[in-house]
Amino acid sequence: MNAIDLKNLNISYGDTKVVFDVDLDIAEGESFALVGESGSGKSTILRAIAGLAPDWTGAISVMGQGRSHHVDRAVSRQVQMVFQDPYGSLHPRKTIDAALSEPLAIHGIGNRDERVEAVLKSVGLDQRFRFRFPHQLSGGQRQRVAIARALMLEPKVLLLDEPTSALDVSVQAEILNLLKRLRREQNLTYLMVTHNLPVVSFLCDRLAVMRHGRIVEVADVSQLKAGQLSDPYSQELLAATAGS
Ligand SMILES: Nc1ncnc2c1ncn2[C@@H]1O[C@H](COP(=O)(O)OP(=O)(O)OP(=O)(O)O)[C@@H](O)[C@H]1O
Repeated sequence: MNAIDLKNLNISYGDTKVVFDVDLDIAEGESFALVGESGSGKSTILRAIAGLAPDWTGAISVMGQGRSHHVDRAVSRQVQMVFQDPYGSLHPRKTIDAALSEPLAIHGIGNRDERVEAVLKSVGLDQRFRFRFPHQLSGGQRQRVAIARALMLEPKVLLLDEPTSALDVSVQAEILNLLKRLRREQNLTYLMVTHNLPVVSFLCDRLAVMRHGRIVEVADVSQLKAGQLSDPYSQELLAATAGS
């Protein structure tokens, strides 16, 4: 079974179509990157899978279940999204405990104390952070909380939208190592958006290069590491990274 199956996916915002005819299969346990220029539709694909971009046609399946156009609790338990800016994605007046407990309350799941304690441990945060507020944490600690929140419902798939690009370089490495460990320990599937090709090499098995709302190439990370992407636009991206 594939963790994510996209068939002939087209996505619009109102009258503006931004994603065209995307087909993608991501295997269970795989880590897959979407790369490409700003505005090419990468985040929009993640949002549609998460149920946050309602205006789409085609088919979206997560762990073999087709997503409907409505709030879909069965699918949202399987797939959770982590955003670039943990400050924006955490409510400023809610404690970490409240932020982590909320998904459990919404889905009517008990054992909240135990689950909150376990998830804090799994993302490497001391229990003393539990009753603090987001502004009392560093950027890296906040991103650990955002990842913890995404893990509360024990999803199979994480959608990661530039999960480290708002962080200091030294902290980026810590979060990347955390994501690598969590994937291994919990057999998670990742679909991640990034501008950073070294991040793809570190964390991903395959990548799709997007341009103007379309996938221009799907490649193995070994091809990326060897500098052997075939589409001319992919080669431009490689050259831009090599020069930076
Ligand atoms: N809420 C929205 N309403 C209208 N248009 C939007 C909305 N969000 C994104 N867009 C447009 O959709 C297109 C794709 O945006 P998207 O954020 O998916 O691109 P991206 O490849 O993720 O870019 P970036 O790397 O900058 O995040 C862009 O032209 C963007 O301006």
